[in-house]
Amino acid sequence: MTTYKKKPAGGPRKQQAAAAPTAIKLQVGQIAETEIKRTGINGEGIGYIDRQVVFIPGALPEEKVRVKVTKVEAKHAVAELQMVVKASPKRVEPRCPVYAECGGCSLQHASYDLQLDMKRELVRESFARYAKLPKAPVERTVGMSDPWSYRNKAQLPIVQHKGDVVVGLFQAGSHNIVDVSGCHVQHPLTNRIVQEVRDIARDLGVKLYDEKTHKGELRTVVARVGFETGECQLTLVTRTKELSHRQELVKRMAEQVPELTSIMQNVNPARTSLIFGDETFPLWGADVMEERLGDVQFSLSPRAFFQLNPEQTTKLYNLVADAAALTGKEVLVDAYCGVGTIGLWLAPKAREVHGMDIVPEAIADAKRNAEKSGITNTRFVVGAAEQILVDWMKKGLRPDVVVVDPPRTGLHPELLQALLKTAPKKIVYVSCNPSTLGKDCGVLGEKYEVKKVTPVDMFPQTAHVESVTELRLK
Ligand SMILES: C[S@@+](CC[C@H](N)C(=O)[O-])C[C@H]1O[C@@H](n2cnc3c(N)ncnc32)[C@H](O)[C@@H]1O
Repeated sequence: MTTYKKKPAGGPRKQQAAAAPTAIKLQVGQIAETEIKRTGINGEGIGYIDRQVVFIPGALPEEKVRVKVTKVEAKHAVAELQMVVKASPKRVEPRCPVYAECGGCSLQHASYDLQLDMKRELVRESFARYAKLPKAPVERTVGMSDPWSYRNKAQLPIVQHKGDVVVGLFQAGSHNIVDVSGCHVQHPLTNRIVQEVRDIARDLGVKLYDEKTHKGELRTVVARVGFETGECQLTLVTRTKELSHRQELVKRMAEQVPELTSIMQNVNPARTSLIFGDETFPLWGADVMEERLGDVQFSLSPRAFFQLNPEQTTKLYNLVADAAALTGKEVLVDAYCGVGTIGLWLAPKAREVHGMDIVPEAIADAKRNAEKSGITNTRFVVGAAEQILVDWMKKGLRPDVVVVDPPRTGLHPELLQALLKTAPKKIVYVSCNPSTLGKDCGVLGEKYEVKKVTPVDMFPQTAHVESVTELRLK
């Protein structure tokens, strides 16, 4: 028997809770044993107690567990894992010493092959439930050979805590800070930069920001590493433009971490949980960090969006390219294009690429990235996909292939209708949320056949599931 305590999640986020056949009779505090039947969208185990659906963070499929009910909702309950009575042979010891407290990862207790299977199963279930396609061709999840140290960016608050300087995260609903400066999913260099800033700030007595009083200066440390170029950028986010010991801090950082190529300061004077403010200026080295994905070049300013797992991003985009199967003659749309990465990846194989994103900075970056990489057959426009693409189509644009990569909420109903009306030969759907993917494919099923679905593990050790779906006009 194994005892195991993982902080219960606040409850399932847009869960696929099967409707309970009768009213919930469970009580908060109730202790029960159950077998885990499947996995919830946040990586929890799902069991049944008195025929009620119960989400249990930390429990794995096929395990028998003893739990304590912590929350009872209309159609489901949430329970805390108290003891694993019969453990899955795929249960492993979490690598991270602060796994239970941190909450950043939720699957470290599952072996990596089980994590990949669980993610495939989540995608399968979504297609069965929402698209009514129980036999959707869902491939094996594309994983990493080494599913650790994959994140190229760390952004962490730096705070005074119990008389010391700590870089970490506040545990949800408590004043405990969890030191995550040695995080196992971060690239070691981002960890080293963060630790050096902490040590030097401690040594120099830099004034640290205090959320409660809204006083102090240095608030967040952002470290980003270029996996391809080896360049490194440190951004010090401060409340005030002034930063005590700035010169010495910058000098020591440049000496201690010779890999650094850029040190920037961003000023965020607001009482907000957003990381960055509007003003950014250089302190040392270059203003931007250079990075490459394949042949595409990116100059990244501190606020620029860039995929966090470069190794898997390349695999993801290659899957999109395979699904699009371009010959050089196609008109391609990259909807929800961000900084244009997918469109730029595919541009050499298409006649023209039209992309749009709602964030103006992303579109400015997309245009700059195209220019830097010498790509001339793309146009990127600021605006909502459901307006711009619908408008383009009304004006006669007839794309051969439409790539969509929406946020978790999925495709806007108007966009879905416009796609059905214009009927491009192919739609490639990149999704970070299997539930909305399943629902949208259910709507598109009126005219499209799901040819292939490939889950890609962009965030190992977490329950996050990304996937590429090829839809072909029937
Ligand atoms: C999952 S990201 C995809 C980014 C990009 N394809 C990539 O691979 O880096 C979703 C993008 O959709 C954008 N977005 C959100 N709502 C939008 C909307 N209604 N219309 C267009 N873009 C939107 C966000 O700004 C974000 O860049």
